[in-house]
Amino acid sequence: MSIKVAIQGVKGSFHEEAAYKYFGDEIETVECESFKKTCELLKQGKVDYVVMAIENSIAGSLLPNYNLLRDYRFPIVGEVYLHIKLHLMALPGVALADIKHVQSHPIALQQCSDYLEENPHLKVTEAEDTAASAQRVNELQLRDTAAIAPQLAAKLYGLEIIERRIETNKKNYTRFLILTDKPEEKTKVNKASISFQTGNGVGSLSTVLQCFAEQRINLSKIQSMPVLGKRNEYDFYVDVEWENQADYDTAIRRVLKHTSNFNIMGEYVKNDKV
Ligand SMILES: O=C(O)C(=O)C[C@]1(C(=O)O)C=C[C@@H](O)C=C1
Repeated sequence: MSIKVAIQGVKGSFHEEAAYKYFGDEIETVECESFKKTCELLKQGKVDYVVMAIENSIAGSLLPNYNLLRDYRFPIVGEVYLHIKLHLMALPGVALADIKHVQSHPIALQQCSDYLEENPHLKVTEAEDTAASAQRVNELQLRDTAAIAPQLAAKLYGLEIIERRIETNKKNYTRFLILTDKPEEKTKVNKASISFQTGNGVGSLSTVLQCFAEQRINLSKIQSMPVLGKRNEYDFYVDVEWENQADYDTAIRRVLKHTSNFNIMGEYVKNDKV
């Protein structure tokens, strides 16, 4: 039986591409209309893993997903990066001059802002995800509408690419997390995602970060989210990387003394190849 992986969006979306990149082609992807739905399916045991976008190099962090990580507390067992390449696609035989409307995911539209500004006659509509817009163009046989989506979506929904690589910044990357509720023991981990709170006092966060620096632990990301109902209090989410496991263990022991609600959300193998 193949591994089931919940993705936000429909087949052909970047989430599906990320799932294939991490697990290989032999998996079964399960389409979900929201990130919350992906977590619900994992909670109900209907899937084995969730693939969840957490940050894009242009649009920044997907903040609501930090709340899902906090609420569901599924261990993070891996990560995968994708180079986001966006194409304008339409039904076969449709020419650029025939197109009056463009649909895509809001983040993808934002990533193509220069192209859309250069083509002000194109009326823009937001869709649930990139691939869903390609699917709609096909299902409704829209001859005046193009989708902005990945190549995989063009193939799946029988569309032709009219303009390639229309994203404004070609260095466009999204990081995805891999979540499961049945983590396996990994022997050679070198990265962790951690959350904690500190008091609202002089130097309280810097004391924590100093514990990592002193042990030569590299901080690759830090994100704060307000603690619900508590003014000026924050949950801090940090990603750290290390070469020597003992350095990491020492740093964690020290950090524990200066934090509350400390949680190791996951320890995994760094995988930042694109
Ligand atoms: O629309 C898709 O294809 C998605 O997988 C969603 C999503 C996102 O959530 O940011 C994923 C990567 C890209 O940055 C744009 C959109």
